[in-house]
Amino acid sequence: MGGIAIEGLAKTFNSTRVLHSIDLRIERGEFITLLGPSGCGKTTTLRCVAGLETPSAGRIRIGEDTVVDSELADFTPPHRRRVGMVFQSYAIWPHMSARANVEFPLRRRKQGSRAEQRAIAARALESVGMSAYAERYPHELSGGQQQRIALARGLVAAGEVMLYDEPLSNLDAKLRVAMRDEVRRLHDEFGHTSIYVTHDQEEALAISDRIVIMNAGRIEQSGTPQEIFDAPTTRYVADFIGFENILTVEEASGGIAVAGGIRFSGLPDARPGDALAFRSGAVSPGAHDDAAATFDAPVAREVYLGEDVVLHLEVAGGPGVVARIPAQRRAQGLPERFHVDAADIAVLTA
Ligand SMILES: Nc1ncnc2c1ncn2[C@@H]1O[C@H](COP(=O)(O)OP(=O)(O)OP(=O)(O)O)[C@@H](O)[C@H]1O
Repeated sequence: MGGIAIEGLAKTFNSTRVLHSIDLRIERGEFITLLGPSGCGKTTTLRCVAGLETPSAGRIRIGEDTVVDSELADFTPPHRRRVGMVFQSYAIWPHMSARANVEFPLRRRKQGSRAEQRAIAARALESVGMSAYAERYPHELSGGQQQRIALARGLVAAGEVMLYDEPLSNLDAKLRVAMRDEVRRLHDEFGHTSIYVTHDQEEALAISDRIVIMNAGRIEQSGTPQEIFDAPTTRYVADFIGFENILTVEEASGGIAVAGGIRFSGLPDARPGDALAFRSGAVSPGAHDDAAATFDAPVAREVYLGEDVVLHLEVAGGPGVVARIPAQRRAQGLPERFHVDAADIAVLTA
């Protein structure tokens, strides 16, 4: 079977429910990301898989093994689950060399001979480009290098499963991008099944096979990065993933919908109470014959962002619309008319 199965996972801290019956299946070899704002329960879910937290209800299977089943009071301790875990805070031992840190999970498990442990650790250090630093202690390493050591230690601890809890949050922007590519490369190279926690949507889009968006202890939507980015199904996801325009449908019939004071056509699925969501970049200057909506709107405020300019448009009978147009286009004068194509609109059911 392989992979990870989470069934009916619930967790209560001091009578506050932070996870409500999470069901999630992660295929063998899949890289999934739990994405959501602070406090939505991502870390708690991950810690339940790792065995660092005991669920209040539910069952978790890793590969063929049921590692926790609250009904049967079954609980496999963390070091027996054969998962590698990488934390935001690195969590490597300050009194051990890089090599000793990486060997630690093998020694603790008494896995293999000393020579075998050395060979496995050496391979992991090489995979993360840290062979030359093996004898150094954590205080002699930069933050990025320490995180590579933590990554190498995770790799040797992992049977098949790697768990990442915001592992790149302490690194500067450039290093984050380089390291996230590396995390994904290692996942593919080692053939792991990975769960990655972040609140950074770009990181989630870049690294994942599938993104699971969480909201207040529940799964709100799950899909490929492209599905999540292009086709959110709820207001919460649309808002979180950066759809600046979310307009409530006031009237709808025969494919025509009125939302935010604008008349849209070609939207047969829209019903009153639904919302139409589109990104600021989907609002283009000028009219277009095939557009779902063309409207005139004065600019109330503009924000210069270098390549683009963000325009806040006033629309009578609605909350307004945010447009993002190239700065070059703006330089030709403020547009007065705008359009949105149907292909760029997600209809969010009420
Ligand atoms: N040990 C604990 N005792 C009490 N409450 C806790 C404990 N751990 C987590 N919580 C609460 O559970 C909720 C979910 O926390 P969790 O850390 O899973 O969220 P998260 O989505 O990972 O957030 P973040 O991105 O900030 O880490 C929060 O409201 C948090 O305060």
